[in-house]
Amino acid sequence: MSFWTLEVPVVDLAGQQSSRLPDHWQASALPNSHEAAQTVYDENAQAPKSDENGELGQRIEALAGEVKERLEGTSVYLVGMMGSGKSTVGKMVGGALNYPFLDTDSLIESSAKCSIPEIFASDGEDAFRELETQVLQQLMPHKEVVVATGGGAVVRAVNWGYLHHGIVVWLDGPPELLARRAVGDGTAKRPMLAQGGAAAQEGGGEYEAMVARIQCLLQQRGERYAAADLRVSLAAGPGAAPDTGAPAAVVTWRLLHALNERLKADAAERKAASEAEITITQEGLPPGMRVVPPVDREGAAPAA
Ligand SMILES: Nc1ncnc2c1ncn2[C@@H]1O[C@H](COP(=O)(O)OP(=O)(O)OP(=O)(O)O)[C@@H](O)[C@H]1O
Ligand SMILES: O=C(O)C1=C[C@@H](O)[C@@H](O)[C@H](O)C1
Repeated sequence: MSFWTLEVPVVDLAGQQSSRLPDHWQASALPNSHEAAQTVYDENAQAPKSDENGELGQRIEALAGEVKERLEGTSVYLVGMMGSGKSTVGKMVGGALNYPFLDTDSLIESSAKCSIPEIFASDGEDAFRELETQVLQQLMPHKEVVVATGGGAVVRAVNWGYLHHGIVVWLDGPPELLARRAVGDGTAKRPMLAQGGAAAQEGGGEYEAMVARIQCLLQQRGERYAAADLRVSLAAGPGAAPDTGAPAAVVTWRLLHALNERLKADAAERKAASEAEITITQEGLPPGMRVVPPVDREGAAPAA
């Protein structure tokens, strides 16, 4: 439907608006943006498995301080299937970084003044995807925000141009876990899962039908999620049943840890690249090409 245009109510973030990101996070300079997302949860690392000692909050706070400094205001976008915890974990990450938390599904609903199932029912999935793209476009210039995106936001290529103005993190969990949560929450708010309910009514159990539906969506979207800059596992840990996941605070810690390691590695890579700068000389060029003196910041070529 072409009459939909959204005015996203994020004006209260005006103070954070910037047309400019740190140079090294300009979209074109983003490292590895098209490489497979990296697995960051190493079961042998010192990642906490629970908050048994009640220390996790302090560890998250300390880690968030480091991450925030390294981010230099760059926003964090969470992608992943429905039920992966983008809203739950996003709020915790936003709280830890002291970044406002935004949810594209909620922004669509408040701007369109109707619910997502209503948009799907009245105008169809394509109209919803168009609204999602508009919201992502309008969020793009905002720095210092944590954004939970809709589960299908990764599918449209155009959305990646917006997402990559921030760091994109994929919350990756097994279908069994996502299905367990979807069945627990009900599918009323998630039209893309409603077909699972239909299959259940035809004979199978609701949970089994949901696992199958989610597997099918993951098969279609897996590669798109893997285009994220980072992947954070939701797994509870070695030996745990696939329908159980790590507590939200643990996932928050993993995410911040992954971000920190990645930002450190990127900084080291940039440093090495700047130290290894090479100078092109006339001798190395084919006939017909010549070395032109660099232009200074004011646009004037320095005197020869
Ligand atoms: N780590 C967790 N441990 C236990 N329950 C969780 C965890 N993370 C999320 N949940 C629960 O799973 C359900 C889905 O979480 P949430 O709404 O945050 O996911 P989402 O990725 O934002 O989903 P959607 O895209 O469908 O809105 C909620 O009921 C939430 O309370
Ligand atoms: O996975 C999906 O396609 C969707 C996920 C939700 O977050 C909503 O964006 C909508 O229900 C579609």
